[in-house]
Amino acid sequence: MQGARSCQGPPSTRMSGGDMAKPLLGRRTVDNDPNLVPTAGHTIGVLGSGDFARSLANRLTFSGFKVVVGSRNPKRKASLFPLAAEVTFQADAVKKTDIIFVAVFREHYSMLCELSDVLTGKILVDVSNNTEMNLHKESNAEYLASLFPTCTVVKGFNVISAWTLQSGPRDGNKQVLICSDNQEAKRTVAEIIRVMGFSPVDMGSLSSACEIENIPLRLLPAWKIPVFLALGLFLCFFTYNLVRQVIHPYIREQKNKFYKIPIEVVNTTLPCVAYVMLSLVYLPGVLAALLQLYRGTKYRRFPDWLDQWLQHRKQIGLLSFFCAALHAVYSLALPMRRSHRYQLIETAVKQAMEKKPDVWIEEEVWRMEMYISFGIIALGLLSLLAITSLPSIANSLNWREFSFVQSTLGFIALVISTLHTLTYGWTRAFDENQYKFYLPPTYTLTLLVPCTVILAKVFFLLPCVRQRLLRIRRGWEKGRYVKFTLPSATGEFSSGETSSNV
Ligand SMILES: Cc1cc2nc3c(=O)[nH]c(=O)nc-3n(C[C@H](O)[C@H](O)[C@H](O)COP(=O)(O)OP(=O)(O)OC[C@H]3O[C@@H](n4cnc5c(N)ncnc54)[C@H](O)[C@@H]3O)c2cc1C
Ligand SMILES: NC(=O)C1=CN([C@@H]2O[C@H](COP(=O)(O)OP(=O)(O)OC[C@H]3O[C@@H](n4cnc5c(N)ncnc54)[C@H](OP(=O)(O)O)[C@@H]3O)[C@@H](O)[C@H]2O)C=CC1
Ligand code: HEM
Ligand SMILES: [Cu+2]
Ligand SMILES: [Fe+3]
Repeated sequence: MQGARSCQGPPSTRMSGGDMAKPLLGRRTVDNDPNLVPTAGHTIGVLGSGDFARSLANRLTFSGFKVVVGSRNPKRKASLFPLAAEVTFQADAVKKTDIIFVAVFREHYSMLCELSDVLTGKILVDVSNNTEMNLHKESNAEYLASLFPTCTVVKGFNVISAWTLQSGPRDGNKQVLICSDNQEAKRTVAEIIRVMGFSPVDMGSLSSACEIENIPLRLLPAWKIPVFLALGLFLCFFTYNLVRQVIHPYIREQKNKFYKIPIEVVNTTLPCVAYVMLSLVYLPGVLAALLQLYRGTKYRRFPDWLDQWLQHRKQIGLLSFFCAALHAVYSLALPMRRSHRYQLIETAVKQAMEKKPDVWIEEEVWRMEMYISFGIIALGLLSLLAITSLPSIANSLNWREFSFVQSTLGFIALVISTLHTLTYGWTRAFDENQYKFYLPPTYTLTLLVPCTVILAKVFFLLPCVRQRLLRIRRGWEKGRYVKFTLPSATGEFSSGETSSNV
C-alpha cells in the first residue's frame, strides 16, 4: 500500500514500520546531533503560509525558536509573518532545518514531491484535518508517510485551532495529541510542544492518526439527538402557547397581547420542555424494566432505540436542568415588568371603584406559596444532579453514591416537579374559561408522561413485581429451572445495590 504511491527513494530504502524506521532516520538526528535538541533557538520549518502556518510561526517565534517558512511565493507572503521568521522557497526552507511542520492541505501533499530529496531523513509534522470523518482510506499522516518513506511522520496539532495557537495556551484546550511510529521523533515534537506551553499527549503509533484526525470533526456527538429533542419540544409548546395566549385573544376579542411573547410565552414553554425532558430521562429505565419483566431475563439485548435512549439520558437530563434554570430566572423576573405594574394598578383601581376592601383569597395565596416552594426544591435537586455529573465530582463518588443521586434524587426531583406543576395548575383543568379554541391549559399536556413514569415506578415497588425484577437483575431467568435464592429474600437491600448502569 505504501510503496505504490511513494514519490521518494528506491524501494530498498523504504521503511515499512516503526522499528525499521529507526536505523534510517539514524540516532544521529536526535541523540547525537546537538543541533536537534529542540530547545529555544533551534530552527523549525513550516511548509505553507496559510492561517495555520502563520499562527504556528508566531507561536514558535514567541517561544524562542527560529522559524523558517517555505512558501511557493515567499515574496508575496513574507509580510504576513513576524519579522523574526524567515520566509523563503520551500526547498530552501527544508534545507535549513530537520523538523518541518507541513501546514498545507492533504490534497496538496503530492505536490511536495519535488522536495523529496531535500526532505530525506527529516521529521515531518502532519497538522492536517479533514472535512469529513473517514473521508479517505488511510489517515492524512499515513498518506504523508507513504509519500515520503524516508521521513519520519509525527501527527499532531490538528486538535488545536489556529486561533488557540495565536492566542496562546491560556485560552482553550491545552492538550496536543501526538502519535508516531518513531519514539525519538515523537519525543522531539513533544518537547517543542512543551516549550510552546501546551501539553503533549502520547497517543501511540501512527495508526492512531485516524482517531486523532477524527477528534476535531466530532461536534458534541452525544448531544445531537437530545438537542433536537429539546428544540422540537420547544417549538411544539411554543406554538401551542402562542395560540392560547396571543392568537386567541387577538382573534376572539381583538386584544393585542403580543407583548407576552418574549417573557410569558417563553416562560410557559421552557418549564414544559424542562418537565417533559426530565420525565424522558426516567422513562427509558421504566421501559427497560418492563421489557425485562416481560421477557423474564436480563440476558437479551434491548432494542437499539432503547439502548440509544438509555445512553442519552445524561444529556437529556442536563438540557432539562438548563431549561428549568432559565425558567426559574424568567419566573423571578415576572413581577419586574412594566406590564405587571400596569396590571397591578388596573386591578387596584377596579377594586377601589367596586369598593371591595379585602381581596385576599386564602386558597390562591397557599397555592402560590406551595408551587413556588416546590419549584425551588426541584431545581435544587436538579442542580445537585448536574453537579455530580461533572467528571471530577463523579470520580470522587463511589458507584452507589452516584446512583443514589442520579437515580433516587433525580426521581424525587421529578415527583416534586409534578407537585409544582399540579399546585400551579390547581383546578384550572376543570375551568371551561381556560380552554382556548378547545385547547386545554398547557400544564395538563405536560403531566402525561411524568405521571406515567411515576405510576410505573410505584408499580415496580409492589412486593411481587419488585421481587421478580430483583431476581431477574441477579441473573434469574424465566423457564430455566435452576434453583435460585436471593441472598436476602425479604428484600432487605435497596434497589441501588442490584441495579447497574446499562
Ligand atoms: C441534571 C441531570 C444530570 C444528569 N447527569 C447524568 C450523568 O452524569 N450520568 C448519567 O449516567 N446520567 C445522568 N443523568 C440521567 C439520570 O439521572 C441517570 O441516567 C439515572 O441513573 C437514571 O435513573 P433510573 O433509575 O431511571 O435508571 P437506572 O438506575 O440506570 O436503571 C435504568 C434501568 O436499567 C435497567 N437495569 C438496572 N440495573 C440493571 C441490571 N443489573 N441489569 C440489567 N438491567 C438493569 C432497569 O431496567 C432499570 O429500570 C442526569 C440527569 C439529570 C436530570
Ligand atoms: N486553520 C486552522 O485552524 C487549522 C488548520 N489545520 C490544518 O493546517 C493545514 C493548513 O490549513 P490553513 O493554514 O488553514 O490553510 P490555508 O489555505 O490558509 O493555507 C494552506 C497553505 O498551503 C500552501 N500550499 C502548498 N502547496 C499548495 C498547493 N499546491 N495549493 C494550495 N496551497 C498550497 C499555501 O502556501 P504557499 O502559497 O505559501 O505555498 C497555503 O497558504 C491544513 O491541513 C489544515 O487541515 C489544522 C488545525 C487547525
Ligand atoms: C426556582 C425554581 C422555580 C420557580 C421559582 C418556578 C416558578 C414557576 C412559576 C412562577 C410558574 C408559573 C408561570 C406562569 O405564571 O406562567 C411556574 C410554572 C411551571 N413550572 Fe416552575 N418554577 C421553578 C422550577 C421548576 C422546575 C424545576 C420545573 C420542572 C422541571 C418547573 C416546571 C414548571 C411547569 C411545568 C410549569 C407550568 C407551566 C405552564 O403550563 O404554564 N418549574 N413555575
Ligand atoms: Cu409537543
Ligand atoms: Fe506545491
